[in-house]
Amino acid sequence: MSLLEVEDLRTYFYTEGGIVQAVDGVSFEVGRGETIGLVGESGAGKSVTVKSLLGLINPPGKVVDGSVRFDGRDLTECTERELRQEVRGSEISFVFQDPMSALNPVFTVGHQIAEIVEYHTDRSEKEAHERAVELLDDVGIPDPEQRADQYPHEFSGGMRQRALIAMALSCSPKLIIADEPTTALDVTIQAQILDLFDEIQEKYDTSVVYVTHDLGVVREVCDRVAVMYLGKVVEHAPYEELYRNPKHPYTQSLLRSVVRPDERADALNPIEGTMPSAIDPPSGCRFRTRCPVAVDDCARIEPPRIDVGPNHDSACILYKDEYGKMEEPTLHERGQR
Ligand SMILES: Nc1ncnc2c1ncn2[C@@H]1O[C@H](COP(=O)(O)OP(=O)(O)OP(=O)(O)O)[C@@H](O)[C@H]1O
Ligand code: NI
Repeated sequence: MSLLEVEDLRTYFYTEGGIVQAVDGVSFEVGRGETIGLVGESGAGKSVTVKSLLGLINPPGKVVDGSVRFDGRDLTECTERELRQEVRGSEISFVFQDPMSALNPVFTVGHQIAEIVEYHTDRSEKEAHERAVELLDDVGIPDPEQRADQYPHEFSGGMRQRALIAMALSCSPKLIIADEPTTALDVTIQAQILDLFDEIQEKYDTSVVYVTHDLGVVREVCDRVAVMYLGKVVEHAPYEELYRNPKHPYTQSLLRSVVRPDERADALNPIEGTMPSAIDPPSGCRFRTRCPVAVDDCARIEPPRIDVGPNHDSACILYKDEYGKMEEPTLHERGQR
């Protein structure tokens, strides 16, 4: 059984402008010790997905459907108190884009890590401090003993992100959710943090859900990737397979827009158009308004995720023969836009 099984998750925001279908039927699994990437453009619903897992959606937002099975329990059925005391920051920890907002400026970095260690284990204050130094060492912070006694503002951006990762590890979580943890960092530091995620995963055997808009980044860290578009998973595959053999037209466009070391910037081929609003998304396939190969049926049929290879599925009508059982659409089944 997988550590995390998300099934048909739906999270909507009930705004004055209408219902934002931010996450609309998302399913994925994360095995023990596995890293999976959630990838997609801005607004695809990546952050809302990971926040939904932990009950971090506030009004006017609401998880309206689906289940989140984590280590045998359904998190959507937990109370806020259970989530706070038994799940967040203990079984599952978060690493966000902006480490400054997660670190308290008035305490030393070592103190903040030691506090979490103390809370989650029966170590003494002194032992917790030693553990904090060890953790700082594990995440590649030089002179960890001296560094532990410094304040967050004395750390560089990259070091702060490392400290935050040490903090996330300090409770020995089964799962780390990282939402764009390297986006604010320059490219060299970004690469170092990605390497660090790789090391951590090996050393701690922690599962990771890694959120990013950058397919080049997931290449470094992820075993499997779920590509999201406008609230849905449009393609899912092991990374190598996705990279070599992308099936969904959206993934194909995304991959074309990845900067490769051998390419100059002017060779880039970004996806045309912008993502439509999640308030009144296109009928049928949500990508069809930007899809280079869309046909009439794409407006009528909401494509299911069709198996296109081992552990590889794609939600595109192109593969309906693989699906076999997909029913012929009737014209008035869905409104044509
Ligand atoms: N509090 C909110 N109220 C209304 N709509 C929201 C709210 N939070 C998110 N949304 C909407 O939900 C959709 C998904 O947003 P989300 O933040 O998950 O995107 P994302 O994939 O994480 O993008 P990014 O790469 O920019 O972080 C967007 O259309 C966004 O406008
Ligand atoms: Ni986001």
